[in-house]
Amino acid sequence: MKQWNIVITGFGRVGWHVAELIGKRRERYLQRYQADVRIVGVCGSKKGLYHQAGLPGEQLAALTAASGGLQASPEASEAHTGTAFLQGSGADVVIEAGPTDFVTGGPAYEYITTALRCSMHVISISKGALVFDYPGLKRLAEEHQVMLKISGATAAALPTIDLAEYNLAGCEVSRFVGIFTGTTNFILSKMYQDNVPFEEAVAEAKRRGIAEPDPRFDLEGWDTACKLVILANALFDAGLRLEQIEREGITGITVEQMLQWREQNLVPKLTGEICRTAHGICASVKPRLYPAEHSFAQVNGATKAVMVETDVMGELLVIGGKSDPRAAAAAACKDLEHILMMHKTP
Ligand SMILES: NC(=O)C1=CN([C@@H]2O[C@H](COP(=O)(O)OP(=O)(O)OC[C@H]3O[C@@H](n4cnc5c(N)ncnc54)[C@H](OP(=O)(O)O)[C@@H]3O)[C@@H](O)[C@H]2O)C=CC1
Ligand SMILES: N[C@@H](CC=O)C(=O)O
Repeated sequence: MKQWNIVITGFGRVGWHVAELIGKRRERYLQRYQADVRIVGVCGSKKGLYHQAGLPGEQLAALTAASGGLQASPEASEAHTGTAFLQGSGADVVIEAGPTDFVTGGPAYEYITTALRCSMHVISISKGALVFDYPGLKRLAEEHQVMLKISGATAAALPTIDLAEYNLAGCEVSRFVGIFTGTTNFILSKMYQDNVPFEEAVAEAKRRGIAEPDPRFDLEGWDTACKLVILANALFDAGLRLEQIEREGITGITVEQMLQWREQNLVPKLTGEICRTAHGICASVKPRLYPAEHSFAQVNGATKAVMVETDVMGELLVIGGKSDPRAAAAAACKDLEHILMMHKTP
């Protein structure tokens, strides 16, 4: 029986749910993969908790946002955060759930590079470091013979990367189009269906914990654009940069426009698209209008969708994978399971 030590960097809404789900699934991991999975460390920007033998589930469960989280925990220590801590933590898997900084990669980039250099597997839920340098991180993972898993950062509960890499393995994918941001879909649905004003719908998305800490990241199309960059670079080796994506968000759409579109039987959706052409990759994010009978027009609330065009398996459409912190945590746990599966001793 192998002991698998997990460290979670960034212990906010999603990180907390990762701990909750791993705690609930301990028995499953033992039975299925003969893996004794323990969370040995969790860290925030200033403090963290660490226990070599594994942190008790009740202690982690108590670190809710309402209780002040890690910052307010009397047991948390400044020694248990940062890259030096990670290096000495003995982690086998690092789950990165900190803030997304797509300009510099942010602390996530430091955590991920440190972890990979220490031959720790990495599951990244945050997008920043992957947008900043996915090819470099992938190379580092290969050099150190560990896995870099990214479901949480590529629309989480909606399968995108796994769909292409596993289910469509061997196919040529020529187009990837989808509703990749739950927040914007939630806001557009509220405005279209319930005449809710833009600001009110944004506030509700924030309350539900799906909007990014700065909601402009979702509203201006950055979130979708980041997901497209990561997918294009991971799946197609595209060398795509964020600034190459044509991007328009949903800020400025009014309830009056909604009324007009409703009369025309058209439904607005913020969609992202990656196309592979003979001239290279093109990618865009913008609000597009769909006839009411189109599949995308029927995807409402924080639910997402992806349509993939392939050479020999035709067109596939997946609808679901609502954006939600717990569902994002579940996507990271799926990645963890794939790692355990790959390393199961016969
Ligand atoms: N919410 C969602 O539904 C989804 C979110 N994501 C991504 O997951 C990530 C986390 O999201 P979410 O949990 O909602 O965000 P939160 O803001 O709730 O959590 C992020 C946590 O990161 C911590 N943090 C900040 N800086 C550092 C640092 N240097 N080292 C360690 N921890 C740090 C913060 O703690 P502190 O108090 O110490 O600053 C905070 O608690 C984001 O990148 C987001 O884009 C992906 C899919 C869905
Ligand atoms: N803000 C995102 C959540 C993380 O990817 C969304 O709304 O889908």
